[in-house]
Amino acid sequence: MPKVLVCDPIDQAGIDILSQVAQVDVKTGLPVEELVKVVPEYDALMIRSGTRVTAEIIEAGVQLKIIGRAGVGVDNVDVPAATRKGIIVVNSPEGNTIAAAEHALALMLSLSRHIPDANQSVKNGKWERKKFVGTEVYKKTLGIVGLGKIGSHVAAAAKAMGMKLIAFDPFISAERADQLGCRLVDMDVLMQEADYITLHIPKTPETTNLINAKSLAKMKPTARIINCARGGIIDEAALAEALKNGQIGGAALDVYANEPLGESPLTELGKEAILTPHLGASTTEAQVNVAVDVAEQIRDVLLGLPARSAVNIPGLHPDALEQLRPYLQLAETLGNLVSQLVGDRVESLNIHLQGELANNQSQPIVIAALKGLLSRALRERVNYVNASIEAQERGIRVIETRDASIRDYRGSLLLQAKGPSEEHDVTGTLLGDGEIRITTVDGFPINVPPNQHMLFTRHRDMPGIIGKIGSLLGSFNVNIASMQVGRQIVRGDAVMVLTIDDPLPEGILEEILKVPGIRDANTVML
Ligand SMILES: NC(=O)c1ccc[n+]([C@@H]2O[C@H](COP(=O)([O-])OP(=O)(O)OC[C@H]3O[C@@H](n4cnc5c(N)ncnc54)[C@H](O)[C@@H]3O)[C@@H](O)[C@H]2O)c1
Ligand SMILES: O=C(O)[C@H](O)COP(=O)(O)O
Repeated sequence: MPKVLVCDPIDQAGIDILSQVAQVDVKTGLPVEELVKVVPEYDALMIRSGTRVTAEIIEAGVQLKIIGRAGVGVDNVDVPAATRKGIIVVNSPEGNTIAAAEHALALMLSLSRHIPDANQSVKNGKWERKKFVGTEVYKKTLGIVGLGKIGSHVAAAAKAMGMKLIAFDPFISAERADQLGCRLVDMDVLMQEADYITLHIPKTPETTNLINAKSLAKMKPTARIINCARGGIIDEAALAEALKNGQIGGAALDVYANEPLGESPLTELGKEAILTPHLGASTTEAQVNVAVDVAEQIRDVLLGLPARSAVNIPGLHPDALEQLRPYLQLAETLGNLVSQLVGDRVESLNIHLQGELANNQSQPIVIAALKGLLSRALRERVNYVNASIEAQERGIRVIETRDASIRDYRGSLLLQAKGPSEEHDVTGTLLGDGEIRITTVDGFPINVPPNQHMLFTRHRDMPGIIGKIGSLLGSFNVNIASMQVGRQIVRGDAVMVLTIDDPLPEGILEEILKVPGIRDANTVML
């Protein structure tokens, strides 16, 4: 049974899903050196933001197949190191969107009405109504930095509260911003015009210290800033200074450059600063969402199925993935088959998406074909994560074409592989029930399902040849499950495809090649 290590507090709903297919150990708060020691025995890790999965941990994780982040941000995982080792990294891109957006809004309103300090004052036995006079957000300008999932939800709610919206996000269109009721502006204008600024961007080299002494100096003296995205986007020392000097009106932070925050000039500030301990995703609903979302993906990957939100393989919407899943299996099977027919190193692979398949997103299909192609050499070392890199490193030329007009089947996939001495092609399709059919081999029409053990021959179409192969296999005690011949012209060249119950015994292939009229023979294991 595979083993999953849960390193951070995860909702029980996720653990229940994992327990159906794996032994689940929950060990939270392990220091790095401890994690390095225990990780070799695990097939999967499940984490939140509390665990840093370093290159050292990934290197030690010799069995690791997947790292599941029950949340959005994967900045605590060394994703390039995981990719190099073929480890899938998955997250839950939408599970805590609402929770984070609502937390940002809660912080904005708390800043406006001094709620945390007012609460503390009453609890201290005081009644300081004058001290806590607030301001309204109605008709104020909210500057949203990052109009993605969370930023968009914040925009919708703020609009409903009567706020004017401006946004900075170089990666979204003016139409999208328009739909959300936002005016797109550049960062300088946003800093100058906004009464409230809320950050909803990832932490990247470009966004690190995006808010610094220089940009804070552009804010109105009454303006307030909220960071519920990632620590390090705001220069904390510069922010503390701006708040202390009354240069800006206030700040509310949920995330910090170093977590837990510990000693910081921010903790010495008064009601102008509100600090929460990374609570954006901490709602009952979000925790169930992310735990279930990520546990299901870990379960699927451990069962050999693709993950729907992998960050280091092409992302596909779950519905699109569901639709494509049988085609990925088809591509992988054909890739594996054609590589065995070539027998040698494959130098180039042409991938033709035909019929309705031509209208699909091709990247996952290409990756699946490469995974199948390389599985002969790399076995379980190759997967959806590293197949492209491995193919590139082996110098395999990959060409992709599509032709929606080919209508032999609803959708079919043709792979043509070229090695130093041989060239082969195979086509396959899916039947209505999703079953795979191999429909051509080297251009000859056939109709066979893939089988674990198969024999392919190329021969001259002449009387007696099929019988001879049948008797030869019989004399070696090989049971034939099915046999088919594909030919284009009578007494011309033909292919024969046999599915057999067991692997071919040693020496039989040489005997087959001696049969008059047989030009070539290959055994294939799928
Ligand atoms: N505090 C929490 O507990 C919590 C919870 C969930 C998410 N988050 C964080 O919130 C952030 C946003 O999450 P999301 O789900 O909305 O992500 P998202 O990917 O849906 O949106 C991010 C947006 O930022 C934009 N962007 C990227 N680089 C930018 C740049 N340099 N300048 C301006 N815009 C830029 C992108 O175009 C995108 O629209 C992430 O950092 C995530 O980790 C925090
Ligand atoms: O990126 C995220 O999803 C949030 O920062 C939440 O982090 P958490 O799972 O540690 O609460």
